[in-house]
Amino acid sequence: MTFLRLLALARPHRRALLLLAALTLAESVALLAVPALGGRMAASVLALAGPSLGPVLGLLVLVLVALAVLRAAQGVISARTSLGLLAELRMRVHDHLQALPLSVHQAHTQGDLLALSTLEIDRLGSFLTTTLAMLPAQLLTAAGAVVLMARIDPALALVVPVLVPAFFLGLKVIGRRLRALAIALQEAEAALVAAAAEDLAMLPATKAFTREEEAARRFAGRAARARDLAIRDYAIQAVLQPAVGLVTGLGAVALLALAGKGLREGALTPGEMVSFLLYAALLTQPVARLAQVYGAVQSTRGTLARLGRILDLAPEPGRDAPRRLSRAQGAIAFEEVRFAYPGRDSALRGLSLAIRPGEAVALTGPNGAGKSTLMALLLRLMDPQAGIVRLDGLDLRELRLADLRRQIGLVPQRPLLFDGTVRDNIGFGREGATDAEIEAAARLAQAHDFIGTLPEGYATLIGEHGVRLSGGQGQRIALARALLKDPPILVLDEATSMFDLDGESAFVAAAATAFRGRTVILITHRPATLALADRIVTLEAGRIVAQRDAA
Ligand SMILES: Nc1ncnc2c1ncn2[C@@H]1O[C@H](COP(=O)(O)OP(=O)(O)OP(=O)(O)O)[C@@H](O)[C@H]1O
Repeated sequence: MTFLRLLALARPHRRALLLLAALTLAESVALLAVPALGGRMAASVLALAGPSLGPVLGLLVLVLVALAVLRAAQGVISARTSLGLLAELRMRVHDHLQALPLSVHQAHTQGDLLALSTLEIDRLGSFLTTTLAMLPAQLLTAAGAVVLMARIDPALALVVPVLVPAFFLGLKVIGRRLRALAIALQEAEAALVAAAAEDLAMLPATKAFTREEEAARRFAGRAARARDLAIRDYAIQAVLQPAVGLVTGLGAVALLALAGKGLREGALTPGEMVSFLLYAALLTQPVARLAQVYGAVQSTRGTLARLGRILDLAPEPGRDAPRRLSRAQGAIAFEEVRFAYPGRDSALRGLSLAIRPGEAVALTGPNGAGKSTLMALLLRLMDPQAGIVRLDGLDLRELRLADLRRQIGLVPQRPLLFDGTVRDNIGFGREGATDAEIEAAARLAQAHDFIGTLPEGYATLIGEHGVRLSGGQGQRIALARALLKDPPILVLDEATSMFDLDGESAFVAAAATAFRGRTVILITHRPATLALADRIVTLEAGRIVAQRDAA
């Protein structure tokens, strides 16, 4: 992503930007009027006669009031615009992360993406609201000051345009180092956020294996790297700013000397000299800030590059596919399907399997045989490298992704629960489900009874990832959620692996109701659950090695 692309994002704020440009222009004009008025005032004071001071003073006060009003309006509008832009960018990054294929998420750590959508965007925000918002006014004023100085004394004013390129060249040399440093610093800070996120997620295991010291050491190493890079960054800036200040100061002294000489030789009137020096003072402020602005621009370029790398990744395919499907019959076919995860051996090696509507098929086989991968292909979490997956005879790639996923109720191996109530977690299965429907699903999933023993029943908060539930209870909630969805296809991936024996047999008894009218795929090693299937298919190393109809 470049600054141009950032600007393109600002297109909806065109009107506010135009208004800002007009205010900026007005501010610069007002600011540039001050030295002119100052010069006239000096002229009348020094002449001790001539035009009276009153009107000039009145004008000066008027200009100062106008400046204050313009700056206030500018501040409010620019904050509103840049913060609005920032919020849009935040939402865009969030939505884009949601739309990216799971493979992208698996290629990054969560902390990395977290740092991107928080830390990096905050950095961009401070750049937009401070540096960028002030830059146009300062540049405009500086340019105006040079032009007006040239009108007073072209030869004297030449000193300024000569100094500026030399200045810029120096900054460019230092800027290259500053940019590399800014990128390294941002990466170190992102790594720090990633480590903090992982340490928190790993905490139960860290405690159980008493690895706190190692976690602390690892974190301290990353914190030290971020600190060292930040110190180097600050050190460069700390030297750069006074250096720029010194050069600017020397330039001002030179101008003062030259202007003084001009005055003595009669080339300048006293009023002109005062105006000239006031313009020079107007110039020094933006020039002195140049180093800081340069640093901020370099660091923002790094942020934009990293944001761009993620925003440029293509979202999941099929989101706009034309073929719609309201409710599937539930016929599933895998035809000569091949799939390998990046950098891995094939997980599926030319696998073919046809499942009839309403059939219950159990997939079994050793760990790593490819069962979950096959289900991920059915949900189109990824596409096979060869072969076709069909639903009701349609190639999944033709189907609109959301329509496909609406057909499937998945209970994954590891239930994904969020920090909310039991009711909300089950209700996640279908928008707008009533309490009675949620309770009916919970009964089918053998969850209703244990929910009754929780302190607040269905209103009990279960904590992040359901940490306040047992493993089996979490699974029952996840099963209830999938049943509530009432999908034509149900995929249970080891969904009852943590159920106690009573719970499992109760579910087996309830399964006839839960499975009625649906195609069901059960991934399981448990005999009681296998007994629910019409057919048992055994996978091994990405192939089907045995199939038999259940007795
Ligand atoms: N995200 C991934 N990236 C790389 N390789 C993966 C990924 N997920 C699974 N695999 C690999 O793909 C193969 C098939 O895994 P899969 O999860 O489909 O097996 P499974 O039959 O469901 O096993 P289990 O019975 O343990 O659940 C394994 O060798 C596994 O290591």
